[in-house]
Amino acid sequence: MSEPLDPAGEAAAVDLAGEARRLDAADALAPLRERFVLDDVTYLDGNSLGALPAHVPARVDDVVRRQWGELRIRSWEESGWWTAPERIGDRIAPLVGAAAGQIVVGDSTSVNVFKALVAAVRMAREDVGDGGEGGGAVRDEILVDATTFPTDGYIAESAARMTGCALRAVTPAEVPGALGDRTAAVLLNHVDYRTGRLHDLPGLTRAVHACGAYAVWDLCHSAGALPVGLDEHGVDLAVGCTYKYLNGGPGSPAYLYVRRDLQPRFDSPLPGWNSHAEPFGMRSAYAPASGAVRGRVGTPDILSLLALEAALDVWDADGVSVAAVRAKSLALTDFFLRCVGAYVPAGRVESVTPAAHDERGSQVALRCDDAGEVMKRLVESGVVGDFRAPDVLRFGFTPLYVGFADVERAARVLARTLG
Ligand SMILES: Cc1ncc(COP(=O)(O)O)c(C=O)c1O
Ligand SMILES: Nc1c(O)cccc1C(=O)C[C@H](N)C(=O)O
Repeated sequence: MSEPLDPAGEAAAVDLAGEARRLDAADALAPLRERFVLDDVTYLDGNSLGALPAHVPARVDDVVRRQWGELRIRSWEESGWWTAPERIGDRIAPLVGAAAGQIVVGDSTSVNVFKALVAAVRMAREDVGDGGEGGGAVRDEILVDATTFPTDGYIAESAARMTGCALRAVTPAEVPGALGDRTAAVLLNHVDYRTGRLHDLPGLTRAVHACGAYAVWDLCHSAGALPVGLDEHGVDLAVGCTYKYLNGGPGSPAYLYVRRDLQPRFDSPLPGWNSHAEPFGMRSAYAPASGAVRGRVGTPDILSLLALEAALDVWDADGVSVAAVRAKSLALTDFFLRCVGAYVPAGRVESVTPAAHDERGSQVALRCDDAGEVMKRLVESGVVGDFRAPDVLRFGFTPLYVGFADVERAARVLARTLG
């Protein structure tokens, strides 16, 4: 058993627990929690795998038993399977500030990073007449976020090798100084997976454009948690996963955004039959479809795709908006930082998540000695966050189902675990 808090800590706990109850009572999003399958575990890992929306199993059951079991091949048309990648892309679009017709769902984030980055380099090359023949600069460099989730870095390295570009890893803050007339494309994360830092998507996109390059954003840790504004800020290409704040389920397919005016120039490095202008024409020559469909590759993963489609229904509930979710997310992370400050012995943890709201995503990352062991004990005590090497305790706050009492409890259990 863990040790109780000291007397001062107990007094603070009473106050903060009361405040948490008041905040939960006033929270317009609180009723949404009922729409998810949750137990008495305090689940702060929705930034790795979102919780299961309660209505999804019945929908998946219908897809399997009726659409597949009874309609079989007819379902490609009658159950809307064939057009699901674009249809579900249009459901995600408002959540990331995109008009319809620019997002296609399918494949993993890693695969979509590859498609987007290679396509971006190809467009940058086309702009200067394929290597300077048009009189412009040679576009032969890719910038990648040096703090990125590793898969983006691996893919960028391979994309650079394949396109004959040099790859330079720089922090997002260093990007403006690193841009030049050789830069073809820049791959950035909207929110840093480890620290939870929110990067300046509008400003960095403007800087990338000012040097004639293309911006590719990874939205894994922002979509469904905060406003993104893809159209408003003129983002060129973006990718993201759907199993975190969009609650699509383990391995649910990712998405690719291609800004409408760039779609005719989007030259996919993975041109499969699903992105062909006439997929059932069975032609040997490839001709790309128009629109977001160009981002498709092969047969979509229908079971996962339709589980995701069902999960997105949560966003149709009364009063749910990205703005409301963002406001609650900031209130949750603020409250967590306060509770940690009040309960946890001074110096035992250090927040690496920015305090400023415009620099914070929907998670709090605490640096701590023996973080791996601490997180193991927290999970055993019913508080689920995750450990990210080498020394970070990561807590994700999904406003659709996390409440203020969860936050207070997590900080209290953390303090006891750290003793
Ligand atoms: C920022 C970021 N990009 C990419 C990925 C990996 O995506 P996928 O496994 O869908 O390729 C993750 C998490 O898994 C991530 O956090
Ligand atoms: N995609 C994951 C998986 O298949 C297994 C375990 C974790 C994940 C994750 O999503 C990790 C996550 N992107 C992170 O930010 O660390």
